[in-house]
Amino acid sequence: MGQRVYIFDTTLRDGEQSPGVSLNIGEKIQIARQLARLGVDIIEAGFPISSPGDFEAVRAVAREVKGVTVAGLARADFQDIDRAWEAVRHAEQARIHTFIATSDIHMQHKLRMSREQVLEAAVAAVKRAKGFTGDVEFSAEDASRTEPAFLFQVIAAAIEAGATVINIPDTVGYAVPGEWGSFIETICREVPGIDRVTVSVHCHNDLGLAVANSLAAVLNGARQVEGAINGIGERAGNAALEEVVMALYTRKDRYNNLYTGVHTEEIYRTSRLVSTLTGMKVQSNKAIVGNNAFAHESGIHQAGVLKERTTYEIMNPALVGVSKSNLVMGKHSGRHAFRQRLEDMGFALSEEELNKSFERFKKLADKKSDITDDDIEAIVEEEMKLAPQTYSLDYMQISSGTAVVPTATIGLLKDEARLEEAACGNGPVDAICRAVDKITGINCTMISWGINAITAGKDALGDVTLKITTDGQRVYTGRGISTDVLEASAKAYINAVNKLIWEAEQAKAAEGE
Ligand SMILES: CC(=O)SCCNC(=O)CCNC(=O)[C@H](O)C(C)(C)COP(=O)(O)OP(=O)(O)OC[C@H]1O[C@@H](n2cnc3c(N)ncnc32)[C@H](O)[C@@H]1OP(=O)(O)O
Ligand SMILES: CC(C)C(=O)C(=O)O
Ligand SMILES: [Mg+2]
Repeated sequence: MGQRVYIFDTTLRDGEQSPGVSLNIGEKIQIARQLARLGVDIIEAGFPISSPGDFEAVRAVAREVKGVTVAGLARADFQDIDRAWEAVRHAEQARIHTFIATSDIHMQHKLRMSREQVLEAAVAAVKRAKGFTGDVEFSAEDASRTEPAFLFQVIAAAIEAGATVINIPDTVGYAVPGEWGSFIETICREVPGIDRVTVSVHCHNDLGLAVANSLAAVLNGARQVEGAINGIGERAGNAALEEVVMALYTRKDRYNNLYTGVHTEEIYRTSRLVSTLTGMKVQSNKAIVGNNAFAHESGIHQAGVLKERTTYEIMNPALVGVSKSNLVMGKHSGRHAFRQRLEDMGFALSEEELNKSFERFKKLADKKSDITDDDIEAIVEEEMKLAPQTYSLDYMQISSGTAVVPTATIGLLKDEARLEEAACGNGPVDAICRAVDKITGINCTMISWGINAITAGKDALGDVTLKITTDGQRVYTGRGISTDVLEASAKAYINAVNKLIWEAEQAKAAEGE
């Protein structure tokens, strides 16, 4: 069995530093509860000195969220540290996380402090925090750009002053994996007292390397990884914790059987919650939690996954809380996936029907990027001739505008006879439906109406899908396609009515048998 890597979640602190994100107390508690369910070891709930609201939020998380260490951030400043302690003191396990920058750039330009002053401030801060709690984390901000000898000196002094966790941040995401790994290895080997503390890393993603750097660090002795759900955080963000956790899990062979306490099945739910409450969308191709992370659109991949999931999936989606792989029907899909989707939808097609439907599906997919089950249903129904077209649209004339009552005159064909009616309505679509109802003698209620553009541009093909009912129980879906939205609506309505008539006839025939 390998060793444990502790997961320090800073979604509520560094994650909240993402431009445009501000979480209120209730939202922080909601996320913190889910993080505890996820099984992270430490929740950095905020930066208590930063505002009264954040102080209250950290305090509320510390009081209410159990089974996890709650940390508050503080500069190397007594007021900050005292405030952080006030906020976290009621936690089951409270940590003060204090930091100061150690790189020449930061010391000279930002802090305007000498090395001696920084060293002194770091030691004083750790001692102050240690007076409140045994669990003190010290971070040397901008460690990756710090002169190593000075960094080692500050770390050793912080340990001597009582720090229990030493965090080495790549604050500006400057490090690259090989270099970062050996930097951490040197720290773990050379700094006096380092074997008495937990070594942590906190990597930023400015070069897209935050996760790779975090993993390089754990291979070289780090035993705490800091990061945020969905990789949110300052600028390009922090290491995405779900990626770190799943990399350690999936490639334990490469990571010396290191393990975390995370309940991976809670990952997806946590990601959704964070995305919803922060308003930061997760990109579709994001590893582990993106919409496409377990989706397959190309036929060769779909056929492979249908035969054996592991052909194209290195993780079982259920492991991260995604119910199952998603075979997306589109231009690149093949017959295997098409057949499977039809079976899932309850259709049993002959080989010939399947081939014909597949051809039509491919033609539609060339025009439409997002093929829905409604599209597939429409194709199959037409191919299988499930519902004969009792009525079809012959012509329509609509009068509509801001100052006239919408009126529709409709001509339908039934057994070569032309049937005509006119009706007024609340809008032109309503007028069309009423005119059709007059002809068919069936009064339908429209439950929903929606339109998708199949093609782009002003002359886009509109694809109307609507649902009707007569008894509030049985619902019939109709589809119609036209460059004219009203014509597409009329066709869709007539299509749904034809299905209703067909089903009634079938029922009657069954009764007579
Ligand atoms: C790498 C990181 O993510 S660090 C965390 C960054 N997060 C944040 O800054 C979010 C919360 N911050 C805030 O709300 C505010 O910046 C506050 C309340 C902390 C401070 O606000 P202000 O007092 O108005 O100071 P301001 O933010 O303008 O400047 C920061 C000051 O802290 C000093 N400082 C920065 N880091 C440290 C540190 N670790 N220890 C001591 N002093 C520090 C700066 O030198 C500067 O001091 P100066 O006023 O003497 O120039
Ligand atoms: C406060 C520290 C750990 C930080 O966020 C950073 O250096 O990026
Ligand atoms: Mg940071």
